Amino acid sequence: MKITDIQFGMLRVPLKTPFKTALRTVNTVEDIVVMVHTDSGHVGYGEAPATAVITGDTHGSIIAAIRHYISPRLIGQEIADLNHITQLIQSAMEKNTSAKAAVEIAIYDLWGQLYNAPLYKLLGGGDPVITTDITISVDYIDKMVADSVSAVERGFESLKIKVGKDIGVDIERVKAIYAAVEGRALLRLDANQGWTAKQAVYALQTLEDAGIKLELIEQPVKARDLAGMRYVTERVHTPVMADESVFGPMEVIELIRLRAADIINIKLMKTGGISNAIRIADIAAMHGVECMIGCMLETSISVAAAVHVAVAKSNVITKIDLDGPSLCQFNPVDGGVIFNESEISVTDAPGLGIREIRGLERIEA
Ligand SMILES: C[C@H](N)C(=O)N[C@@H](CCC(=O)O)C(=O)O
Ligand SMILES: [Mg+2]
Repeated sequence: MKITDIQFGMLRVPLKTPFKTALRTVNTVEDIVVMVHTDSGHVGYGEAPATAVITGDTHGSIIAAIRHYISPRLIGQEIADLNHITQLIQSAMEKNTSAKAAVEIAIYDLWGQLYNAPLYKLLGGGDPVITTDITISVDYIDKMVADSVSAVERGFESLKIKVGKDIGVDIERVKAIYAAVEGRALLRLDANQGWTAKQAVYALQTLEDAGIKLELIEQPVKARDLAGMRYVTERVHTPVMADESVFGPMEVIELIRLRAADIINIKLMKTGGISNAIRIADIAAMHGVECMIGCMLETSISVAAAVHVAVAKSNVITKIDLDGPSLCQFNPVDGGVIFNESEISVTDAPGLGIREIRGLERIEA
């Protein structure tokens, strides 16, 4: 099975409700879909969101990176030579992790199709059902409380509460949600870099002193402020998770060496795809550090790949934030992974199992 062509499409899926974080507000998922074609007639699918505020990637940069740097290296390559291909993708250029991820996902999809096996089985196998949290966007307190209660009623047992806008209101947001859900769901906070280290310690100690038990706090301070991450980690009981602070394996090694966080959030769009996600999971496991697997605003194409990784690496990926498809108004994918509110299941279809993507706008070469 040899690679013959790489094509692009644009996928637009409106969100059920605006997605609001300390960094941005989004109403519609607008992602680049990558289709890798082979001489055997098989197609592998990948997807990349333009999360410029986190990865630096835009729609234009994703297409240009693949078209001019990655694609020329891959045409003619044998899918069976997986490690060689992932090495070609990762070394094609610096950064551009979302572009690399989209192509790697499509290659792994084809690798599964080549051996007629679902990806998670080729990655080591595992329990085919996982459970995700759901994001509660940062908003007025009453709206966040209503969204949280509604999520609990839909069966979500873990809520990812976005904070990081205003420290005083953030504390009130969390207190109000904690009281409203009455122990029916775990609360994870994500400040998306919105606090200073001192503010984070103040907010978390205030909540801890009020008897509020949080599952974790994600990325309290600026991405590059590893000293700040460590400052918070050393001073609060709530486990601290690094998200924007760590992209690839080298950053994870440094974070662990500095003891700057307790947990690592792996995202395919930060790692540049599946190969580095697996490396990070293995490094973390060796150091006894737990991981979450998360997503950006992605549909069930690239999130399917993250699900297969999560299933196969459940020894170390103990927390799941793969709610992208649940936030979308509809699922554009026929086949693939099954997303049913908090419950996500892989099937035994080869690769990612994607048969068709509806509503894809073709981007001409
Ligand atoms: C969608 C997911 N639950 C999430 O919150 N992901 C990111 C933010 C993604 C974005 O801004 O597109 C995170 O910070 O964890
Ligand atoms: Mg985050």
